[in-house]
Amino acid sequence: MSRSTRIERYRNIGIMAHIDAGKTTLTERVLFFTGRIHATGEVHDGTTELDWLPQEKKRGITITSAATTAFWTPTHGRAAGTPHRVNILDTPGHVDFTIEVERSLRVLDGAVAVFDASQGVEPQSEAVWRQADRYGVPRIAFLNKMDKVGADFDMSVTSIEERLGARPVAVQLPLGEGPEFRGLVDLVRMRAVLFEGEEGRYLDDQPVPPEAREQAELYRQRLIEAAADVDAGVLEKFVEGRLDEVTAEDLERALRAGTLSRTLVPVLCGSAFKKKGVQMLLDAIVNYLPAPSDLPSVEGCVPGKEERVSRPASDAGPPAALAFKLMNDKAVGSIVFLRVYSGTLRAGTVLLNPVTGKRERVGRLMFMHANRREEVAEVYAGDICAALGLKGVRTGDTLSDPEAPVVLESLGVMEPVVQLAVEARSPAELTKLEEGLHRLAAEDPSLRVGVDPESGQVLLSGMGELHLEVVVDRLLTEYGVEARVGQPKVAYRDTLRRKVRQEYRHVRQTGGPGQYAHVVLDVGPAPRGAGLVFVDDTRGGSIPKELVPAIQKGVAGAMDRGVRDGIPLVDVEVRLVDGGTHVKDSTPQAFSMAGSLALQEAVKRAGLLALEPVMEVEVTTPEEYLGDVLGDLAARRGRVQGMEARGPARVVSARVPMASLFGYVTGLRGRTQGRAQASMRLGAYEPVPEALQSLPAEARA
Ligand SMILES: Nc1nc2c(ncn2[C@@H]2O[C@H](COP(=O)(O)OP(=O)(O)OP(=O)(O)O)[C@@H](O)[C@H]2O)c(=O)[nH]1
Repeated sequence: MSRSTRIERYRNIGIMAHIDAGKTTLTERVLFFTGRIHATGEVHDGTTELDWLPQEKKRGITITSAATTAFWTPTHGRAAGTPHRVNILDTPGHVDFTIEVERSLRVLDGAVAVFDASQGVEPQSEAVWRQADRYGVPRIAFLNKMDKVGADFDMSVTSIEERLGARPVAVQLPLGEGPEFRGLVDLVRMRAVLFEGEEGRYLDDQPVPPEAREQAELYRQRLIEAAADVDAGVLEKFVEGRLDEVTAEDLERALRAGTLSRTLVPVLCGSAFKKKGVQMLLDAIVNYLPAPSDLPSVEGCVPGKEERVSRPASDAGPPAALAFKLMNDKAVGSIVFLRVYSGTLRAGTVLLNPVTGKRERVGRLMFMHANRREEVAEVYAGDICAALGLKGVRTGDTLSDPEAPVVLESLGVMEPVVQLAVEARSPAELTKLEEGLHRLAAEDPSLRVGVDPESGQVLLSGMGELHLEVVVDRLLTEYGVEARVGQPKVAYRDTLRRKVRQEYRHVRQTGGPGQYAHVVLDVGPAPRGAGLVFVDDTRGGSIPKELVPAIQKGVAGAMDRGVRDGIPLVDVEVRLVDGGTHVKDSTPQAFSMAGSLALQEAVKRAGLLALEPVMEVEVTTPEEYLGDVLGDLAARRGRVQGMEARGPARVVSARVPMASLFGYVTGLRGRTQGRAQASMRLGAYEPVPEALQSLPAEARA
């Protein structure tokens, strides 16, 4: 067997956008035009094909990212006439689901950034854009909703430049804006496309209408200038003033190179809703975004070694795939979405999960199309597929050849800021709860599950109120758990106020073998975000090196359990300065215990400093509500960091403690008739104000 589509003809792309920019509608249209679904569902009916979970239907927002395979044969450009395989990863727009965005960005090769052309760049699109920057994802921009009253192409292009610091290059120009939107000028070919009706029909290759010529010339000039910056051939013609000789092939070559190197962002426009401009966008996806083989080989570590290895995007090498998403399906059980980076994966083969050390047999392999699943025997480098039968795989794990193990870089660590307690109503329900949580946590690495040491209740921690709300909703509906659910609370942390020297001697003599460990630790605060900094400063072998890791383990365990109300202790520096051993009773267990108890003693003298998550909040509001928004932020201990005008709206950025943000987004919408919007993400953990420090956690808000 061999692959049906060459890897150069793959495009693994994501569609990223601010909530409501039209990502779901656009994805639907893309699937419609790629011939995979025949009737497009409207989002508000709750019938879209990509939104899978009942919660998503209920909320009308996209929470999980599904991978869908489609095919497109471009009409124009270097790839004209050649079928391409386009795998689409849907990404959510809500900041509480950052992990979903990150996991898609991790596995996709290029993205379409969708903007509402009447709004330009909105706060949340900025957040997603920065994430894509971090992952080095090449992008093209689609200005959607060109049919909407107030749609403004120029303003939107400028906002990409000003707010995102990117270099947008218009490759199209709209003919008419808002209700007048009737076609496009293709600036690469200097030909017009005229839309006919709202079913996606159009007249291609038309002369540029006289009234649009002047503006089209101006934009084409800018396009050539941008192309000259990245392509020597275009530069030569440009400096010699031979602009007429710049061909469509020249521009396309330059645009592709500029997109891949992330120096330019080609900008297209259209209306997903009215099915306008979608086919041209598909052409641009194929012509400008990279194939897996255009990108550097993926890198990973050899487990247990320092060594880094790369895995080229070829079918021949040892297989390596990343599990980027888990889903639970009533009919088939757990579905693991895989991005194959290298090699060929066959159904029935056994692979190693080097993260857990377990071997996993790949059951069935499938491609997910919009409306059906296609079972296959093999998948190849560059594929995005779904696998059944993988039992112990969690999101972010690698599957690799047991003979050539590799751990691909996983998803970034997400810090939870909110937690809530869940209590099963009966022992039978507890089993269901545990089972449900086990699955949900395997799916979602940003969800943490723990136990409150005092009450014994299950504690869930997550990225925000909405995140936990969705988790709880899924527990209750999907897993049918009957449970009492507490109010969401802030996930506090503790650190130390000052440095102290702590000596601790752990001695047990109880008949059998004794325990003896003696440690002297300097314990104090470490820089924010450092976690545990552990340094062995002993001289002259007072503690044998092989016992040092046990001390560190004891300290780390005590920090995780916390010393006050089960709140974890963070950012602590521990220097092991001295200690001693006993001839036969100095075991690692004894030293681990000494480390743990020494830390607990040290904390009593060093004093605790409570830390709280402080969020970066961005509020976009009409001018008339500005005073109200500012007053309200001040009442919530918010510190305004900046304010700017975006068209008629005002954008306020502020740092606000999570403790006073519960219900904020809903309240804001209510008070402003839905006209003001807010987005938030974790800024940093900062000390709780002194006046609140000594209060128990529940009383601080
Ligand atoms: N006028 C106009 N409205 C559109 C267009 N595309 C989408 N919409 C509407 O905008 C709203 C949001 O569209 P969605 O596709 O749900 O947006 P989304 O970005 O996927 O939103 P989430 O899934 O919630 O993140 C819906 O009411 C759509 O009907 C468009 O091209 N023109």
